[in-house]
Amino acid sequence: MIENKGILFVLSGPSGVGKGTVRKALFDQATDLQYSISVTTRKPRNGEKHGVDYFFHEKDEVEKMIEESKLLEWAEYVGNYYGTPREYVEQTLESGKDVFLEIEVQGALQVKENFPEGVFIFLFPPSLDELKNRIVNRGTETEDLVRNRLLAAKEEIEMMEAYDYVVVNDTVSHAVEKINSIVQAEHCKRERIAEEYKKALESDIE
Ligand SMILES: Nc1ncnc2c1ncn2[C@@H]1O[C@H](COP(=O)(O)OP(=O)(O)OP(=O)(O)O)[C@@H](O)[C@H]1O
Ligand SMILES: Nc1nc2c(ncn2[C@@H]2O[C@H](COP(=O)(O)O)[C@@H](O)[C@H]2O)c(=O)[nH]1
Repeated sequence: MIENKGILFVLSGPSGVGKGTVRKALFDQATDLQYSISVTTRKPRNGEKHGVDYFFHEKDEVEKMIEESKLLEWAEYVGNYYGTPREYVEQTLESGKDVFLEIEVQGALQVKENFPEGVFIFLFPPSLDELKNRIVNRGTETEDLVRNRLLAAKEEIEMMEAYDYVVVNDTVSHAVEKINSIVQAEHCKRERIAEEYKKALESDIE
């Protein structure tokens, strides 16, 4: 039987590289991708809304979700929990729709263990200096948190080898264009596989 499941796309990369910015620009265009909203124990930043940017929860609530295996992956990142609701991802893929996750590196590696058929995209900064500028200029972190995020970034960049694609975020529009090309290419790849499978089945029948 040819499966018609959706494809799981995972966008990841170091803090401040522009994952959130690129993801929002991608979803501002017409897209067939379904964004999976994460849970977090981080407090909302100005303008962030529950159920839109994140599901904001208390620490004990997220710990319960972890215990009950309700998260497909989770990570403790710079003092807060972040995680992907399992049910939404599994049901959406099952219904044939593609799911898009925007998560940090530890979580992406966990997803890769459970969904090796997923498509893993690493967003890379034009330079480390530019990465620092982006975190500092965003103005959402204290000096200490900027330092922690930069330290985490160095370790995260070492994990780049585990990804299927690397996209340099020089300009947001370039990065979005490249991600759209990856999505199209992955669909073509699966259509080719399905076509070959169909041919093999037909030749069995003859
Ligand atoms: N291509 C770009 N050129 C210039 N600035 C950018 C670009 N992409 C993102 N930025 C800026 O860099 C800062 C960090 O971006 P963003 O918050 O999207 O990063 P992130 O990877 O999601 O970070 P975190 O992992 O910490 O959530 C923001 O101020 C954003 O406006
Ligand atoms: N492992 C996971 N990481 C996640 C998830 N949702 C978001 N993130 C990543 O956390 C950091 C920090 O995010 P911020 O909003 O506090 O700046 C960033 O790299 C996000 O991509 C998740 O569900 N799992």
